[in-house]
Amino acid sequence: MIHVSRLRKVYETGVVALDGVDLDVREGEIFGVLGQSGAGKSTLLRCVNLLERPTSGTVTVAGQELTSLDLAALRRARQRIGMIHQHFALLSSRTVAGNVAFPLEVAGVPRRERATRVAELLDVVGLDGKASSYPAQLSGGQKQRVGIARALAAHPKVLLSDEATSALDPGTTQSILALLKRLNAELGLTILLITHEMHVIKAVCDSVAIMREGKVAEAGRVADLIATPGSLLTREIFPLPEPAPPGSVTVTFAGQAGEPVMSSLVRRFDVDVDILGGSLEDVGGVPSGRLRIRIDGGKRAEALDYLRERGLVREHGPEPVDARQPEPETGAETVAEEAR
Ligand SMILES: Nc1ncnc2c1ncn2[C@@H]1O[C@H](COP(=O)(O)OP(=O)(O)OP(=O)(O)O)[C@@H](O)[C@H]1O
Repeated sequence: MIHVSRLRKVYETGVVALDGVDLDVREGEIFGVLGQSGAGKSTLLRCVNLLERPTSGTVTVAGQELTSLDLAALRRARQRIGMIHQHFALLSSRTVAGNVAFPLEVAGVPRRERATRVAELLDVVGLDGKASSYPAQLSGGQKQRVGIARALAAHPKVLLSDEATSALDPGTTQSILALLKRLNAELGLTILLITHEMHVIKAVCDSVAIMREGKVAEAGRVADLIATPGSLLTREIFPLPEPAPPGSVTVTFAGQAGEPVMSSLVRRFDVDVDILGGSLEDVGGVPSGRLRIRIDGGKRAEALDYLRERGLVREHGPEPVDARQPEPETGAETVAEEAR
């Protein structure tokens, strides 16, 4: 639905905000762009609907290459791309209904049709009864609902979200994220959102790109990245002290919760399992996490093979020089194998 290729943006000041960004957002998914302040997230989002003109590279939305369109064609194409903002960007002199109707007026939709559509939209976002209120009379969450209704007015296929929940309290954030998820499911809306908050990615995103210094450092489906050893996403979602202590093993779970893996390990291989640290959470409804353990004694090598066979990806800290390890060469080979 959105294809960004080799996008570069160099501002007049000489700042390279985007340095060769490639991005593919599938139809109907919620795609999150995560990054710290200054990573280039806002620039990327504004380049996707060409509010910002990229220095080079291409942007294609719903099969139409926006970077090759003239201004009139671009305006038409933009009507199919909704956008919501961190600070809502509502017109304070207009009522809720007036704000939602605004893009329809610009598009020349007749008054009666506008009124019907506005009522529909306010119902969808849970704001019926607020049509005559002014933005100043609304809470932050209600203002963002108006922003969402306005963004959906022209039946867009794509919604861009610029830190839409950053100015909201945790409870309101959850309700807005739930609304976005519902719109995604019910309308098949493709959503590209930028955020610096990991919990937003965990709550709603199917895919993610992690940006650093104008580049995509890592991208993919959240479920796949969680199951990838050493992925940036896994390390950020499930932080553990780094570097891993010598001889430790880090086990990554993605959906295997409920299986008695650790007790099986102890019973079957007669090993001691010492838990050094861990982080377990619900990611997109899937219980996932990382557990750092030390395995000693018994059939340690077989125990490690067992974890591998169960699809529990693990990373090793350096093997200890340990009197309890009768075959240090074997341990060294294991580390080398893992490093490869
Ligand atoms: N209009 C502009 N003119 C010059 N430099 C800019 C402009 N907008 C952004 N930048 C610079 O481009 C880089 C990327 O900024 P951008 O706002 O895209 O990052 P961000 O990841 O969205 O950060 P934040 O979360 O703080 O908004 C920064 O170094 C910023 O100072």
